[in-house]
Amino acid sequence: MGEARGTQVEIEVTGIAHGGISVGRLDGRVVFVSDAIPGETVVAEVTDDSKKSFWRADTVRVLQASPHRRDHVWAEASVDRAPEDRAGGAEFGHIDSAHQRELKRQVITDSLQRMAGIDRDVVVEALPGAEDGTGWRTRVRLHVSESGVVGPYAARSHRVIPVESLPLAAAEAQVIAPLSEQFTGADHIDLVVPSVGNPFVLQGSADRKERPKAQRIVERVGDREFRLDVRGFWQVHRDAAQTLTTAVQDAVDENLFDPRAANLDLYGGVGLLAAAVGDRFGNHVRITTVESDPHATDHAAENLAEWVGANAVTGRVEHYLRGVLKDAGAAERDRLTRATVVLDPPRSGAGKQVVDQLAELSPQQLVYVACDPVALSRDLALFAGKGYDLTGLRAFDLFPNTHHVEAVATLVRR
Ligand SMILES: C[S@@+](CC[C@H](N)C(=O)[O-])C[C@H]1O[C@@H](n2cnc3c(N)ncnc32)[C@H](O)[C@@H]1O
Repeated sequence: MGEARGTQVEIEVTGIAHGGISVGRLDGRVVFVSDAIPGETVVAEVTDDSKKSFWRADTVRVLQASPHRRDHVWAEASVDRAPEDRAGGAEFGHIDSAHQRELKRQVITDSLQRMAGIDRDVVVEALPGAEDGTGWRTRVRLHVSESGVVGPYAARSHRVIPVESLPLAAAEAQVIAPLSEQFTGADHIDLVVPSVGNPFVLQGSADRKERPKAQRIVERVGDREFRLDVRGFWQVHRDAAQTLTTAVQDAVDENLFDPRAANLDLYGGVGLLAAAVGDRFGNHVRITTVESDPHATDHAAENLAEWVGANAVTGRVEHYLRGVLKDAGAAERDRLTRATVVLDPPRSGAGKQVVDQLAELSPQQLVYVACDPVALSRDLALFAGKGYDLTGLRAFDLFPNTHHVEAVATLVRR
């Protein structure tokens, strides 16, 4: 180990791994190759040979191209550049859009199989918008180098890459992006394009004590408006909020839904998915949305204010559930066993503690919105062990030209 780093190897890549990296083998060893496509033969430069069982490498030349290869949608991320100068965040941009979705399908079905023993196929559905998957990001974070240059990080590094374009960004963000300006004192720049009103350029500081001023924006989803802080969480693709609203509404089995049960929207943000449930079943629905960010919960309370049965709680989900398990009386426990629980955790998933707590509460059905298929598969395996079957699964290409994919799973108590 240690001698191969920096050398170039010829390799045939045969599969796709979680994280959007292609996989090949060299002398029996697994090699994870960036910027390739399964089926291709490439010359790749070894970047990490510190492990015995696998290496990492970056494609530097394509010898035999996949029929799915296209010119990268972002010239500044193209394989024509030196790997360290390629802009990060568009690692599938050299693959035609339909094949990106096919690779994401493979990652989902493979992780369900390997981690949860579930054999289930899924279609990764495209969202409205440009066929080449550009122009969708309503939130963009750029970084500022020590010398004040603004740009994205390079793939797998914290090196700021100067760029002249941001093709994945919504057109409004492309117009306001300060790509040729110098910044001093800022650590990062956020571009925010709400669906209502003007876009924002926000400077961010690395100093956590410097709390930015709260600033309210409005996002519209169908006929509904959501208020939130300009720096608060909101779904990034311009059609994501609507897509997930409809997907969650469709994922709930109405025969198992009880409007008077103690329904939950966990990791609720500003109440988007609680509203989805309420808008499907009526404003007499009882639902509690739980979110750790107090600003988001304040907005959730306001966004759901017209709704008598809705309640917004600030707290970590695991703490909230612990409290419920400890304090709920028999009647409330009964309302929980009849409940529908929507959960939309961050990338790391709900995890064992929350799965155990939910299983103990024993709700009727769960709708799990997941942005990481591996974390989802791990949690589905845990839920299966607690008596929950996967009864529905859809997947959406919420992050075109990246390896990320969103899934919506329905789980029903046996
Ligand atoms: C993927 S977002 C989903 C938000 C919302 N469902 C939506 O679609 O707008 C996850 C949310 O969970 C919150 N969060 C992260 N960890 C949490 C935890 N342990 N307990 C409660 N909320 C958490 C984050 O602040 C974020 O708002």
